[in-house]
Amino acid sequence: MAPGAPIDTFTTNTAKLSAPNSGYSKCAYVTFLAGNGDYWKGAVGLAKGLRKVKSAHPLIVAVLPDVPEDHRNILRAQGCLIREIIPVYPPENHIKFAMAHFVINYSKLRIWNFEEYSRMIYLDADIQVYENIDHLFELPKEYLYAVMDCYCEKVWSHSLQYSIGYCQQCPDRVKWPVELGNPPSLYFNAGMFVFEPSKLVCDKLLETLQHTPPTPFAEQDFLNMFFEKSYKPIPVVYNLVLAMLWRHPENVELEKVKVVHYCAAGSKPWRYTGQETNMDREDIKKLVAKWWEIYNDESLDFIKAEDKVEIEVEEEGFSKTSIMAAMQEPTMAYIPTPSAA
Ligand SMILES: O=c1ccn([C@@H]2O[C@H](COP(=O)(O)OP(=O)(O)O[C@H]3O[C@H](CO)[C@H](O)[C@H](O)[C@H]3O)[C@@H](O)[C@H]2O)c(=O)[nH]1
Ligand SMILES: O[C@H]1[C@H](O)[C@@H](O)[C@H](O)[C@@H](O)[C@H]1O
Repeated sequence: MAPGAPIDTFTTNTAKLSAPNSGYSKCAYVTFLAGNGDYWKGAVGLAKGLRKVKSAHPLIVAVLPDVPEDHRNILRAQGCLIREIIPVYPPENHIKFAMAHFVINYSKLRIWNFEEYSRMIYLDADIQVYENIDHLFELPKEYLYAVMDCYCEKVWSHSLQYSIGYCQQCPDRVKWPVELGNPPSLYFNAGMFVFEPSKLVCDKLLETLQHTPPTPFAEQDFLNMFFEKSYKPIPVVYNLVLAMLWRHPENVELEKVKVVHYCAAGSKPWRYTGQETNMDREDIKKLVAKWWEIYNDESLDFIKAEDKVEIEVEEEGFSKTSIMAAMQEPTMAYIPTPSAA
């Protein structure tokens, strides 16, 4: 099968995806929050978005110790369940190596410990859910499900894929050169994935990390290596990485998209200025406005305005998390992406 081709039953046909599979007694969404910056706004938006689409499951926020109490309270007031996690410090060579702002994301690995849930859907705080995706909890067991990434943006310039113009989203445009052997394994964006918590797997992840070569996309590269054999792609509608809009418009039907990932540079709605590359596009402006509509909709608040005790939040903007600040700055250039990338 061509590397970019959809895998077996996973089509954009929701009816197929929602075929009851059972066995998952307790499901939840989970996001990750670090530092005293402004990502809490994304988590608030996400909590309200999930409420708008009437999800039947709670949103757990896995927070690092450096998330201030006032941010936690805002999230509690939005109905989120706060779970503090211990930071994951990767080996020192990773800290020097991964893109600096991604190092903190290794801590995400701790969500595999949340064994009180039989199945979870992880969503980055810069993701918004525009249609109910609860049916993903029913996907067949024992796989990790996520959406395939795109290699066309400059952040991928360290990779062989980028340098030859190959992308798994359109594997026929520039074919993988035969002399390089098999094309790379399918690679997912780790901003959204469906998984089964297991302490055993968590321990294995943390242990494996200790002897895994460092890579630029931190835990995303690592998870791709770890789950290489059990990864199943799901349609792009479940995690639209915005660059898909200008890199692979033929693969996107925007009106069908259920989950938008505001990960392109300059696209975080709460920081959006429209000035960065590609950010003045009409589709982007609409998606940013759509996010704000939910964020500002008081009817979606868990605790309604009249019952609210005023919570003061100091505007600190985007700041390095204090945990990251304690880590060493990267000192060397990127190495090639892992074999799975
Ligand atoms: O200071 C921070 C940085 C990150 N985050 C959390 O970590 C998530 C991921 O960070 P980014 O949004 O900066 O990452 P991107 O979406 O740009 O990058 C992608 O690559 C990353 C590699 O580390 C992760 O895999 C991430 O999930 C994936 O979407 C955020 O959404 C947020 O939930 C914070 O809370 N505070
Ligand atoms: O996997 C990466 C990562 O998520 C980056 O943050 C994003 O900007 C890229 O588009 C994506 O390919």
